[in-house]
Formats: sequence, structure tokens, C-alpha cells
Amino acid sequence: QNECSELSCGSEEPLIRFPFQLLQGMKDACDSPGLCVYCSENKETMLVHPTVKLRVTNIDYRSQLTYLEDPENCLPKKFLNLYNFTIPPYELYSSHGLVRYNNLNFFDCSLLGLTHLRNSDQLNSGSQDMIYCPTYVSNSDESILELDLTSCTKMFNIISQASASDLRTNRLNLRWSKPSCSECEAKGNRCKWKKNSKTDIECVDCSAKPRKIHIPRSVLFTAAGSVFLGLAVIAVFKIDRHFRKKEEDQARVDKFLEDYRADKPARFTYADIKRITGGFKEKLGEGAHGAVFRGKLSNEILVAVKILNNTEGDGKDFINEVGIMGKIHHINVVRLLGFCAEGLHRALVYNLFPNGSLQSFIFPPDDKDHFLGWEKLQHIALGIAKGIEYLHQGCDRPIIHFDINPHNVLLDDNFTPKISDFGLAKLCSRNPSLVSMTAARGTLGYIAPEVFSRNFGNVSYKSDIYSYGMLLLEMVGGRKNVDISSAQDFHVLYPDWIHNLVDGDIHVHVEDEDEVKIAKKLAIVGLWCIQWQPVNRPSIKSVLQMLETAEENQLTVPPNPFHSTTSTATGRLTSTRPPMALEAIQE
Ligand SMILES: Nc1ncnc2c1ncn2[C@@H]1O[C@H](COP(=O)(O)OP(=O)(O)OP(=O)(O)O)[C@@H](O)[C@H]1O
Repeated sequence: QNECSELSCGSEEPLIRFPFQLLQGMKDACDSPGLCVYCSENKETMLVHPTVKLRVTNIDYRSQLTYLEDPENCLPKKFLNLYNFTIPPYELYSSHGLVRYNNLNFFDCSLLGLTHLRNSDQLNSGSQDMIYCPTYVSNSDESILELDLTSCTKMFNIISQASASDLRTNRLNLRWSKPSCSECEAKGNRCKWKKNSKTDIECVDCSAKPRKIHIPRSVLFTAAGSVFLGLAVIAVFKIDRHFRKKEEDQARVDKFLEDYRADKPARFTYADIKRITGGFKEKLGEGAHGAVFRGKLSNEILVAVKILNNTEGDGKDFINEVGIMGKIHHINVVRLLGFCAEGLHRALVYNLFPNGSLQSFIFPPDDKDHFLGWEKLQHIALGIAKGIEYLHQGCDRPIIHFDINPHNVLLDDNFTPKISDFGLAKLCSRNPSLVSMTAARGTLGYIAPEVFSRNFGNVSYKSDIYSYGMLLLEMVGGRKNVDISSAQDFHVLYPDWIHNLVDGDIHVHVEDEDEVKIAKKLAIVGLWCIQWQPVNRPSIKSVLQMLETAEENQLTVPPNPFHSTTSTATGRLTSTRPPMALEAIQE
């Protein structure tokens, strides 16, 4: 209890403050005996006393007086108990305010049989029920005869400051001597015990502190109203923000769809990219240029988001380049849906192809559980060739891919191939110390000799034809065209085996004649594409013609490129013929 606050058991009950302590119940620990009170069930203030139940009717803090009464209206009887158990800080105090010693006689009137004994005091202040309360008290100077106590037995007499009339009228006034706070209270202040002491007190100025926490109802209603209003405002604000965010998101989706229809790649913020990928939750894979994550633009549009690393140049170049890439639309080329260029963050957003890359579908024909079948392979080979043709000749600005390989061919639900990763060489710097697996793969398996070494001629569209040829042969053979474990002997793994195939010594598992034809055709076209001399390789148009129209027996088998060259002891190959002039294209 704060020394400056006051408590009470009810609105009509005395206020409780220092030195009184309001306990929760009569059995609670009392710090200052005699000065503890509790609230009864019917909200009366009761003094905590070990033997007697007395009600506190008033407390006069200045005069240090406690006014008590017996709730059972038999104070003379209780007084004997009280008298035997003196209450420490108290002394009895007469209601007349006079400290006077009285000689009190106590009578047992239980045998009297009188039900209504009357005396002068009782006549003035009510009657004592002698059946219920048969102990009678009188002052020694009062006449027994007058009081008609002749039938009662005198028990004992005591000298006390209490007056007989007070006791008979159910009044008991006690004065506490310690602690004395009257001086302090007279100044309008309050007392409290000094720290760790129950004898010394200090005076506290409570003028700055509220004496009683009394909150008027109107204030309570206003406060509750304000809280309610505050909550309502917050709720409205949140709902508004929610809908505004939804509107913004919808506006973004609309903008994206507008761009989508206008064949323009949409620009996303990095926060969009995070949201689209669900915080980069599902990684689809990682290539030389960065990691790819699964994402969702809307319920219908699933995307793959490539987060680029090693980006170079300012955002402007990137955006220009992306703008050009965004105009590339072909059924066999992965479509760039959007991009992000924010600070150092660069990302590309593509359609998602849940089947992943062609690499995971290349299996030997005799692996019946996994092999796709010759028809499907032919369909894929044709699609890739069409995609290359579009890149080479069909779009505004001819594009050489430089990295055609099964990892960069994605397959949609119908196994329609989609060439991916075009244009990335322009967007990303290849850090030589970070040569990726893809770069290594390309170098070992798919990169044309002239890209590898200019001794073989100028880099041109024919470099992509070489890579395509290697990809075709890998599809036919169902195995890697390079033994990475013995990189020194790379390139020599395929052609002999393939030549055996086209010469009739078929090692490939085929079900019927038509399938043999497809396998042979793909192999012959592949062999043409991997000719050492770029000029000896067919253009992509010729490749398409061969694949689409020609019968396999109309196709001449090209010379084995690995036999028309001299091979060094290390397996590295050099051309015997001088490179022929081709249109040179800068990488
Ligand atoms: N649009 C896409 N849909 C589904 N999966 C994709 C998509 N793009 C890439 N992937 C998957 O993410 C992985 C990494 O792709 P990424 O193109 O970065 O690497 P890569 O082609 O293997 O190597 P590099 O980038 O060096 O050419 C691939 O295994 C591919 O299967």
C-alpha cells in the first residue's frame, strides 16, 4: 500500500492509511499488530485481533483514535477478553475525551431471568439483552439497587480508562500512542516506516502524489472510448493498408500482364523478386551465372528466377540488353518475362519448365525405363534447331548462343525444347578464376574448336552448329561426349562409335526400322555439324532441311572429322587445312 494512497472496505467505511494496514483476510501476516484491519464479507472494517472480533467504525488519524464496536453487541463480555489481552500500541480512551480511571464492576446476570433490565443509560441509549448478553458492567459509584442488580452475581471489578456507559452502549475507543504521525498529518503530509524499520517513521510530502486513486466514471468512459477509438483507428489503418497493398500488388500484376502482352519484359524490384520466390525458398539449380529459384507470379504463371552474380557495368547497359532479350519470342526459346536491376541486384525472370533441362533426359536407348524414344528425340532435335535458326536469323539482332548444350535446353510439359541462357555472355562477365562446370563442359564437349583456338578459323554462327552437333550425338548415344576423368582424350569418344552406327554396325537399341532411320539421321546430321572446319558444317537452315525432309539414306555420311586431322600425342587435334574465311563475329 502506497503511503499516499487510502483504501477502504466500502464507501461508508473509514479510510485506511498509515499506520493502518489493510489485509486481505484476518489471518494474513500483520506488520504492525493492533493496527491491521480487514474487510468482512459484508464489507465492514474489522480489527485484526487474536481473540476478539471488533468492528472499526471510525479512525481519527490526527488524534490517533480508533473507534470500535462489538458487532454482536455485547461489549462488556468482550471487554474482559480484551482486557486480558492488551493490544500493544493501544490504550483505552474514554469517549468523553477524558483520561480518567474508572472502577468497573462486572456482573453475571445469567441467572437473573430478567429479560429487560433497564437502567438510566440503557433508557437513553438502548437496551441490553440480558439473555443474549448476560454480563453487565457498572461504575462503582452507580447504585446496584438503582440498577436493580440484586439478582446478579458480582464477578470482579477492575480499574480501567474505559467507562461503563461506553461499554454498555457498545462503544470502545482506543488511542494508539505509537507510531505518532499527528504532527506530520497536521501539515497535510503522510507517514511511512523508514526503510527496514518498524519503529522509526518518516514524513512524506504527498502533495505531488494523488492521495486517492479516484477515477470518475466519466473519465473512465472517456478513457475506454479513447482506447476503443484508438483500436478502431489502428484496425481501419491496417485494413486500409492491407487493401492498398493488395491494390498495389494487383497493379503490379496488371502492369506485368500489360508488359507480357506487349512482349516487354517487366521490371521488378528486389522486394518483388523476394516475394515471387517466397524468400528464395526453392533452388532449382546453379549455373555459371548464378542460382536459379522457383517462383510464382500468379496462380497461373510459374517462373524461374535466375539471380545473377558477377554482374558488370551499370544498370543502364543491363536494362538495354534485357530489353533486347525481352523481344526474343519463339516457341523454342525460353521467354524472358522480367528482370530486376536494383543496386547491385540483377535477376532474370523466365517461364518455369518443371521438366527441367534436357540433360536429365539423356539416357542410352537400351535403358528402357528412362529413354525418351526416337520420335521424341527427333522432335526435340528439330525444336532446338528451330530455336537456333530463330536466334541466328529470325530476330532483330542475330544472336550467337556460344553455349548450346543439354543443360541449356529446357523441356516443357510436352517435351518441346526451349533454348535458355542466350545473351548471358553479354550480361555477365566471366571471371576466369570462376570457370564453371558449364564452361568446363562446354570447353570439353560442346565448344567449337575455333572458339577454343583461333587456329581453326573465325568464330561465327557455325560455332553454335558445332555445339548443336555435339548435342545431337549425345542424344543419339545417350552418354556424355566427353570423359571428364581423362580430359586429355576428349573429343575422341564419339565419332568412331557414331561412324560405326552410320556405317551399319549398330550398337544402339532400336525397336523397328523407322527408329533405325531416325537414329541414323540424327547421327549423320550431328556428324556434319561437328566438322572441324566451320565452312564444312551446314548452316542451321540446312540442318533443318536434313532433319525435316531428307530420308536418312539420301544423306551422305561426312568424313570422320577425327580421322581427317592429325592427332597429337596428347589427343589434341589440329586442322591440316588452312582456315577458310568466314564472316567474323565478335564475341
Ligand atoms: N526456366 C527454367 N525452368 C526450370 N528449371 C530451370 C529454368 N532455368 C534453369 N533451370 C534449372 O536451373 C538449373 C541451373 O540453370 P542455369 O541455366 O543457371 O545453369 P546451367 O544451364 O546448368 O549452367 P550455365 O548457367 O553455366 O549455362 C538447371 O539445372 C536448370 O534445370
